[in-house]
Amino acid sequence: MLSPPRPSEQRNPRVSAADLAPDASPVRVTLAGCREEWRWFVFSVLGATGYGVLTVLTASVIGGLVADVVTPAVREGELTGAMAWQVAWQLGGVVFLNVIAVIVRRIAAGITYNNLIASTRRRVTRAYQDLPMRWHQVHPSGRLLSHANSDVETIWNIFQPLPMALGVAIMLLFGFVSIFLVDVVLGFVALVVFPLLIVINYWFQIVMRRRVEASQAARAQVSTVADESFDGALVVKALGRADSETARLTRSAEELRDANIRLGRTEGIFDPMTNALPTLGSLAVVVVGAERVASGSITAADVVQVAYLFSLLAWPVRAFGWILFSLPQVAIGWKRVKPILDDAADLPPRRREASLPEGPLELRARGVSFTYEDADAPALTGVDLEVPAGGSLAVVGATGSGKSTLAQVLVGLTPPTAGVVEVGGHDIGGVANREERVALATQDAFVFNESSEENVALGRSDLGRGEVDHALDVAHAATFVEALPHGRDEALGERGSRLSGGQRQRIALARVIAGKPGLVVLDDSTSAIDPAVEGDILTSLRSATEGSTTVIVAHRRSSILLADRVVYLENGRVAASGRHDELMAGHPGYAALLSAYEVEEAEGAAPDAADVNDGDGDDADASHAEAEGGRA
Ligand SMILES: Nc1ncnc2c1ncn2[C@@H]1O[C@H](COP(=O)(O)OP(=O)(O)OP(=O)(O)O)[C@@H](O)[C@H]1O
Repeated sequence: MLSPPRPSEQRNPRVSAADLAPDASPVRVTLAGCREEWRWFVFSVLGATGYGVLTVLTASVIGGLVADVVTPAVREGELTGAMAWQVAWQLGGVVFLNVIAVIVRRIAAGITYNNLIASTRRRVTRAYQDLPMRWHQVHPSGRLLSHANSDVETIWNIFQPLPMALGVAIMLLFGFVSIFLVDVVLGFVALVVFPLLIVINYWFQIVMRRRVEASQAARAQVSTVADESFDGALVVKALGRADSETARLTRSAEELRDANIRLGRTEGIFDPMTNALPTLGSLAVVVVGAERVASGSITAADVVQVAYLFSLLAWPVRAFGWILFSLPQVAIGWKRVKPILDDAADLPPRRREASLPEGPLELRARGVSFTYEDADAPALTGVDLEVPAGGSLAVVGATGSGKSTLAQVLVGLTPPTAGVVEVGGHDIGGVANREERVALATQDAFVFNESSEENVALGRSDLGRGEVDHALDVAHAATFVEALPHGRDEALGERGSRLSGGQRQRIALARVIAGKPGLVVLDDSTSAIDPAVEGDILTSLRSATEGSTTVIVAHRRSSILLADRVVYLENGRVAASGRHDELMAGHPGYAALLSAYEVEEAEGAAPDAADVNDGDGDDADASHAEAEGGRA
């Protein structure tokens, strides 16, 4: 259950919070945070200690100055320059040092807090990268966003008041010692008041834990619904579903509001109680102190001094309140974030040792099956296929027949539940340079809000400008990119919103071309491109990528004809394979599907298996029934 450690963690396995279980106590998580950022944390505690000591010292200095300077000056009716200097340098010196201590505390605490957030966020986002598509398919992206943002911050928020609280703890200690030195009975009054405060804080911690948990869950829900809603804005608007979508968002926003109101109400009850307790303590000091003065045990000045110390301690007590408020949040944030790190750590160790060579790669799938989590029927069953190096294969099938699933399995993004995919003679799961040598382009071409150059290179520093430009040319993207006001340097908008669907697909194809992969899988990635241009791009793609092996998931006859061979899928099984003309002549289901595509292409919808019930009625009907069952 350990997360993959960073090199520094390997040297000292105790430094990381990642070893703790999701239900680890908040104190343990906090201590792990202290260890992880111990250098800056020590600085912040030194600053806080300085602040605590110097604040108490300020009181003594003021007392000393009143006795040594102010009282003689008042008595003699004159304040000499030397006296004024003494006040200035003593008081100014202590205040100056206190300011330095506060600056050190704040800066070091800020760095500790932000470093912890950054390292945990790095681990979470790394886990997102490592976790397979299967995992992502069952975790909504809005929720993942909320885990990486607010939940990570929730874990470490305690580090904002923590150094301060440690500093005031020292103040508190000094205060207690001073009170006991003045009078033991009044010291016992303090010993009753402050534990009482701790009991109330403990009760608060228990109540708050539930409230904070509910609020965090409601926040994550709002984030999930909002993310989905913004993503589907076009559909919502086009179908006039704005009202129902607003109602859905309103519902989760109201749940968040209610959860936060409950949270605020509890906090509202707690706050006056912590404020009132030290005041009640001061009252107790006055009452008990009056008795002690009457019995001659202490002087009135002693009572005033202790009452003053009680008021000094009132503020530190609030700082402990913040700490106790943050403690339940630590546990809640950790409980939400740690399972993600564990999911990534529980992945079987990658034995990615094989290295794929340059040039086209042979592709072979043997007995490949795949079943989605929670699905009743497998999406792929016993798929066998073979594409020689430099060859091409079209994958054809009705909606839901398993084409996209097969595409993801072939490129190694989704490990098969049975069988094996071999690329260049190696099991794709064991290939170290898979990302460089194998590429997938999908119908939903994702474009980042960066320049076209950056979108094509996608962080690959080995790609020169010339290679990027060439890829844009081959993908027929150069013309529209040049037409942008700042040409190739122009940002393409969020998710490529400044481009049409076909233009986005061309950028995505340029990305594939620039990488010169040995195996390219195109999952309907040219669907929005004009058929004539598509043919041109695919032909250029094969020569531009030095004849890489190509798998094309295609609907159009023109795209299918570009491939050497065709695999026809029905309900996740290979129903037929061979050359296009062989399948047209020998498999009525295939021929019917292609005609149905051509009829329906104008309407922009892919046909279902039922639509291709032509000449092979029983087979198609059975397929449809199975497909319906499989998708249930
Ligand atoms: N994330 C998922 N969870 C559960 N089942 C899924 C998931 N994705 C796809 N499926 C199911 O797996 C089967 C194959 O889906 P797949 O997307 O591979 O079909 P496809 O042939 O690519 O369809 P299309 O042509 O519509 O893109 C379908 O029955 C589908 O409902």
